[in-house]
Formats: sequence, C-alpha cells, structure tokens
Amino acid sequence: MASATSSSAPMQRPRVASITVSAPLVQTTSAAVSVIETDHIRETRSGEGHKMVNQYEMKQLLGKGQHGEVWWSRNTLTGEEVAIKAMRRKNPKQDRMSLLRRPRLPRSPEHLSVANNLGATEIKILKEIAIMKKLRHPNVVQLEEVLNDNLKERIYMVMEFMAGGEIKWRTGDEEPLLRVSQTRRICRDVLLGLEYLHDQGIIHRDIKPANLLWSADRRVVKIADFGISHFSYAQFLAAKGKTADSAESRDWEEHDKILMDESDLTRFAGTPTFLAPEIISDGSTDMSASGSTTSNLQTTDSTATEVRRSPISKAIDIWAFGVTLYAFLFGKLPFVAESEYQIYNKIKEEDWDVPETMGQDEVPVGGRHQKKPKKGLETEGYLVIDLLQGLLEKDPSKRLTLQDVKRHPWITRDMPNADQWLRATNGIENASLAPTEDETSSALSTVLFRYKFRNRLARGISSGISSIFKNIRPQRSFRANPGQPTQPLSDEEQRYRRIGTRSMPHVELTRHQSAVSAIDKGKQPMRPQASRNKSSVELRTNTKSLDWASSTSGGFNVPEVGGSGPKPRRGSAPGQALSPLETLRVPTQSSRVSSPQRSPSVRSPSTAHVNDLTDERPRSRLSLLVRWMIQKPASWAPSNQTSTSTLPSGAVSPSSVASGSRIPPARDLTQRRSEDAFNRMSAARNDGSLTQAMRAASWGEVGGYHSRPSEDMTSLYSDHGEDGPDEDTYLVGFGGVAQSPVSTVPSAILSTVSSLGSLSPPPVPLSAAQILLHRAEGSSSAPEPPSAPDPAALDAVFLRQAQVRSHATSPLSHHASEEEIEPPQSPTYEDSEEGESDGSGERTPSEQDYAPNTSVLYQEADEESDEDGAAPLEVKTRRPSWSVHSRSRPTSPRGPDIPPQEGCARPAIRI
Ligand SMILES: Nc1ncnc2c1ncn2[C@@H]1O[C@H](COP(=O)(O)OP(=O)(O)OP(=O)(O)O)[C@@H](O)[C@H]1O
Repeated sequence: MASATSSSAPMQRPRVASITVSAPLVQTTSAAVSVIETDHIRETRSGEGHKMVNQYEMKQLLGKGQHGEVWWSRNTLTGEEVAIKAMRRKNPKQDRMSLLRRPRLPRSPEHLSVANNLGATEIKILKEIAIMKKLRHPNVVQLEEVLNDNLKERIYMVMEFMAGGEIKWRTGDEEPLLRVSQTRRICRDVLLGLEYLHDQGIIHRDIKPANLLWSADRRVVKIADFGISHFSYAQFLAAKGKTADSAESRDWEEHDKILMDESDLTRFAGTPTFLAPEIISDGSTDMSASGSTTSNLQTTDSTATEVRRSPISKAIDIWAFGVTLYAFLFGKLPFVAESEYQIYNKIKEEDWDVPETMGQDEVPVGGRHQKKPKKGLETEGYLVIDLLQGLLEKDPSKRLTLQDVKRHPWITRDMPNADQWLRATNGIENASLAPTEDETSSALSTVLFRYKFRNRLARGISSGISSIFKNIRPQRSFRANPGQPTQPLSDEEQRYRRIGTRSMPHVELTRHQSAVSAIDKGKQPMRPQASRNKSSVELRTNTKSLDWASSTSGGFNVPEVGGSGPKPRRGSAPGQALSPLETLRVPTQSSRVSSPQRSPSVRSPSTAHVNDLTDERPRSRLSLLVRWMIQKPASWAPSNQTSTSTLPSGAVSPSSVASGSRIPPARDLTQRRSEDAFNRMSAARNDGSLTQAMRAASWGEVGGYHSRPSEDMTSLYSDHGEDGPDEDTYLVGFGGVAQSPVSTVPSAILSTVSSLGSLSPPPVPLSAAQILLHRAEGSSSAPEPPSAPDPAALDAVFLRQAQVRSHATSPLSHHASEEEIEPPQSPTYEDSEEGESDGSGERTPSEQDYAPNTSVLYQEADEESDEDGAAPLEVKTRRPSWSVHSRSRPTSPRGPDIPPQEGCARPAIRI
C-alpha cells in the first residue's frame, strides 16, 4: 500500500460540495459492485403511513431476530424491492452483559480485545456489515447499501429482497414438504454459496433452513444472515495463495480490526439443534452443573494458557449443512429432545436414525445402516445415507469437506454433466474478487477513523486529513482482479452491477422523479433547487440520464476534490473512470444554501470543533487559532445568512458558537460515544487477539482442529506500541486512502483549517492560506464571496431538518420528530421497534401457533434480545423463548406462491 504522505500530488483545498460528490462517482464508473454507504438518514412517512428511511419505504415486517428486524421495503426511486434490516446500534443491556462475561484475560488494556471494549451490539453490526461487504455470489444474499448515520439509533442494511422467503421444509405433521429432487437442487445452491464463503475466509456459523432464502421464482436459494459469522484471515490468505507475512496482508490487517478480532472464537454461537458436536463438547462437559450452555465455554485462566474455547472451523458449517439436509429430506431434525442439555448430549454421543421414506415424494430410504451395493447399483436411499454419514460425522477431522460433498454421487445425481458443473463452479467467483485495502475500514470508519493521538496538534491535523480522506475515498467493496479479462456480463452480473442507488433523503423524491420523467420525455430536467449536494449528484451518477453535470447554464460550478479524485479502480474500463472534475457539477446555490447533509467532511472538523469546545485543557497555539477562527463565523459567511439553516445539521453552527450557544446535546453525546468507543478500541491494540498462525489452526490448517490459540496473546496489534500508530495506520486509521495526496504537514494543516472553514456554508473560493493570513492580520471579516446567497433561498425544510436532526438522538427531543413524522396509520416500523412499546402492543394470540422456538441464536449471554415491542402480523421472532406466530400474512410481500407449509396445525419446533 502506498503511503499517502509519499504522494507528490499537490494538496488542494477541499470543499464540502466537492467532497460529497466523489464517492457516488466511483460507484457509477466502477466495473465492480459496490456496497453503498450512506451516512445521512432522513426518516419520514410515505403517503401510506409507512416509515421511510431516505428513499426506502418500509412496508412490512418480515422477520424479527435477535439482531434486528427485517423489513420488506421498496426503493421509491427505482421501484426495486429490497429487504432492510434495522438494528439498534446500542443496547446497553447487552453491552453490559458482554463486558461482564468477557473472557477472564489479564485486565490490562493491552489484553482487552477489540470486541470486548466496544459496545458489543455495535461491534456485531459492524462486523456483520464488514463480512457482508466482502460477499458477492449468486448464492449469497447481497448487501446493497448501508445506512449508518451516527445521529440515528439504528443502522440499516439494505439487502436484495428474497421474495420467496425462507425455505419451509415440513408440514405441521412433521412430514417433509420438499421433494427429494428439490432438496438436491437446494443443496447444490447452498454448497456453492458455502464454498464461496469458506474461500472468502468466512464461517457462517448459523446454517439452517431459516437462513436459506428463496428467490421470488424459487429457482435460486441464497444464504442469508451473517449476524454471527466469523471471518478467518488465515483462511482467506490461504485461499488467495498469500502468506500472512506478505506486505499486502499486513496492510490489510491494519484496516480490519473488527474482523481481525477473534474473541468471538470463544463464543458459543449458533442454533442449538444445528450445533456441531465439537462446539458442544469443547470445555462444556459439565453443562448440567452450571445449568448454562455458555458459561463454561469461554473461560480462560489468568495465564491464558488453557483457553477453553470452541474450535471454530469451517467443519461446523458442514455439520449444520448435514442437519439441514436431514431436515429437508425427513421433515424432522436428527437430534431432538425435551431440553437443550439432552439435545447436546445426543449430538455429542448418539447416532441418528432415519424414517423409511424421504421427501414429499416418499422415496424409500432402505434403513440407517445398509450393505454397500455394487458400484452403479446404489439406490438413492443408500446414497443419501452415505452422504449424511459423511456430513454428520462427529469427528470434524473425518467429516466430509465441501469439495467431497460437491462430488458426492447423490449431489451430482441426475446431472447431465457433473464434471462440467464441478469445473464451472470451482472457485470462479472466488478468483474474481480480492479485498481492497479500504473495504472494511469504510464499514468501520465510524470507529476507526478516530484514532487517538496524544498530541493535540496531531489530532487537529489528523482530523482534517481524516475528513479529506474519508470523503475522497472510493467507497467500494470489491475490485476486479486486475489480471482478469473483461467478460460480457451475465444477467446475474448485470444485477450486481446495477445494485445500488445511493440512498437519498425522501424529500428529494418529487424533484428527482420529475427530473426523470422530464428526461423520459426528452426534456432537459429542471435543475434542482436547494438540493442536497450529495443526493443530486448521486441521482445523476446512478441514473446516468440526469445529466445535470453537462448543463452549461449558470449556477453550476466545478467541485474540487482536494486535488485527488477517487483512487483509480483496477479493472475498470478505460475511459470509464471520469474524474469528479470532469463530470460533476453541483449547483452553486444548492451547495451553499442547502447543505444540511452531514457529510463526513463536515463531521470531522466539527468533531474537532466539539473537542475544542469541550476540552478544558491548555491548547496549542494552532488549536487556539483554529478555535478562534471557528468562533468568528459571521465573518466567514455573508452577513445576511442564517448559518444554522445552511449548516449540516449535525455540525455546530458557527454562529451559535459565536453567540455562546452550546453544542447540541445529542451531537455531543453521539460524538463522545463514538470517541469513547474508539479510544477504547485503540487502547486495545495489544489485546488478546490471536496470531495468524492460531487463526489458521482454528481452521484446522495448522495443528488440527483443536489447536488452542491460548499461548500467544500478543503482537497482533502491538506494532505501534505506546507511541501511537505508524504512518500507514495514521492514514488508514483516519479512513484514509493510501494514495491520498497529503504531501506535507503544512499542507495538511492548511487542509485542516480549510476544511474547518468549509463548515461555513458558502464555498468561498478562498484559500486556507489566505484565510489564515487574513486572520493573522486581524481583519474583522473575511473577503466577501463573489455572491452572497439570498436568505430567502435558505430552505425552511432544511432548517427544520437541521433542528429535528440536532435533536434526533436526544431523549428530550421526540416532540421535534413528531412534528415532522405523522403518527402511523397502520402497523408500521415504529410499532414494532424495540423498546418503544409499552408492552401492551403484543398481539392477542388468537388463531396463532404457540411454537417452542428453538431457533435460538446463542451467542453468549449478551445476545439477549432487546425487543419488547409489539410485532405486526406474521413476524418471525427468534428469541430463546416461546414465540407467537401468525398463520397468515395479509398482503404478503412473498407473493401468493407461498407453499401451504405456512400454517402449522400443532406446535412444532421452528428452525
Ligand atoms: N434479504 C432478505 N429477503 C427476504 N427476507 C429476508 C431477508 N433477510 C432476512 N429476511 C427475513 O427476515 C428474517 C430475519 O432475518 P435475519 O435472520 O437476518 O435476522 P436476524 O435478526 O439476524 O435473525 P436471527 O435471530 O436469526 O439472527 C429471516 O428469517 C427472513 O425470513
């Protein structure tokens, strides 16, 4: 990775407008799929009373799991249906529990793991996002966009919508619902998806029917729910033919601390009936004594030499796949009992049995133990048993591998050309993907970019640099393999390429729609008035038809991107990657008047600002200078401008500062929360994370499955010692891009000052140096901008947004939101939000099934659900308790083709 400081590109003054437009450009011009990241969320209501999150209308609750709610939603800009998973970023109860139950490692900060020091809930979400961002495969549910606004309670994951829903596999009478041939086809899809995951270094850890989703036409099955998945860097490197010592791997590791953190290897995660015996037996032989399935599983002694931990290897997914196959074929589970303890005992010690027939078509099985027939005379029953035997092998080292399974005669049975299938599916997708150095750091940027510096000067500079880098960083997840020739795109590929219209606030909808329709009619679309910069450009870049950029009429200026366009994407076609300077024009008036969007570029300086204002310690001269400059906003802005209306809503109004106003409490709290979290994380660099060798061992690659990584709890993050991060980490830790043009410290300082200046709404074409000089000379006002905006143009809507937004996370501010958001007309998003119900909203269980829900994801005790609210109809609630399920779902987004297995006549174990 090239260091940003080594770049010779001149540093240019960033502007808000230029910064906000750089990322969408990359998405559009990229040949590779991008997971869009949107850091501003606007919550409104649709005409139907549904909650809207930016352009997404959340129409109906699909499922409610431990980690959040999944909503059937519609992208009102494109009409595309999506699934949105809404997750609370904070759950104090869970976080406290997590802290209490973390492994008893030495208590010095150096030995605290990353995951145990950040809020457990947020870590889980970020980790799930980081993992999903890596994935692009026809048999894996695709993450399309992440909406992560620090001022909002929830993080939203926008995923492709699997309209067929989860695979139903049994009737109420515990008879199989799927035919044998259907099951086989499903298995092939799952195998391919699983193989891809493993090649990416990911153990799913929760393979089961409920996490296998049908496409609308039920031709494709995809793996979903990566809430407890685990990423193994060693396995990833092995799959890519790289070594842990390679420079690339070291760089990558620096960025990916949440994924690198392996403390969750110690966790007891998964659905009980699908847990592999090696998970259960490891360190948990006395489960009855504790009455808990988890307490014994993650304890370590203080010397960290006898860590009792579950040997997490990809073999656990194979086992779970075996249980799933069994369930599909026989309509029941192989290991069932009254209590979990008994289930675990059975899994560990008992053999499984089979009914006489399998599948809805009642194909004879021939018994659990059959004589081996002559070659070529194997019955389907025999082959199935043979396969199950290999999958449900209690010794993980003897269990079939995925390659074995793919080649198994039952899997390839009826295939016209099995060899061709094997060849065609042999790691094609895997070879085409390589991780970018910033792929997960962007997912984690809310945490990682605030690296803690002792030196305040460095903090000030880095904050500015951070803001620049964060915003000019190409936001993408994958790049094409440079060496790979460009191929014509398949339909599936096309779908991936087209994924993602960056989220934009719903307020834009009318304007954009009219623009689109104008284009459809061959007219030049109206230039947006008072638009949000990012959104307007996003739409243009994503639709490619809204050619505002090419407008030659006045009012558009050319944004600067700090001298650096997005990092060139490898593999993109020549001429595709237009630089922002070439393509993007942002309405001048808009950028000036209506920039309530809290772009990262604004956030960082404002962060510095907040810190400055709240920090009581002595300050350096530079920080005082910067502070003084901020506190004189009136001279930066046209005198007749209402600065609060033009500021990003999350930012601190210079005028409010000047007039002595305090920072909005919500902003302050949010800021502190994130910074605290990050500081704790950075303090944990020398924590007990595992070495690469140990991670490899966890995959059974070095030293077998039971290699214990307890001995070496050092060094993974110890490179920087007490002296702070090195150069690369400095940059990357701030969300930077390696090639970002930070050539000198002075230029970085200027950049910092300049970006602070950008807090002020009008993008005055004034260099930071000029401003500094001006200030130093004691001038009372900055040079006037060429044209001051008309205060009438200060959009009242955005002023209101800013006000609402400033209070969005404040417990005292609900009235502000309520003014804007009408009360729900029907069961809507808020109705089911966790913790917002008084409990009385729980549906009366008429005509409902009370089902013992063993679909429990036990991920330590910190996995307690935080939902208390009422759930709309047909909400699948997965909790370690009895749950209520409705038989029918009115206006189901799944469509009318849901098979009859929806209703269960009698209590049944839900998976
Ligand atoms: N992409 C999708 N398309 C359609 N439905 C989905 C999608 N993702 C999830 N669902 C539905 O939402 C339900 C809950 O989703 P998911 O399992 O991801 O949530 P969770 O909070 O992680 O639950 P769990 O407790 O199982 O971890 C699923 O069972 C599925 O029916």
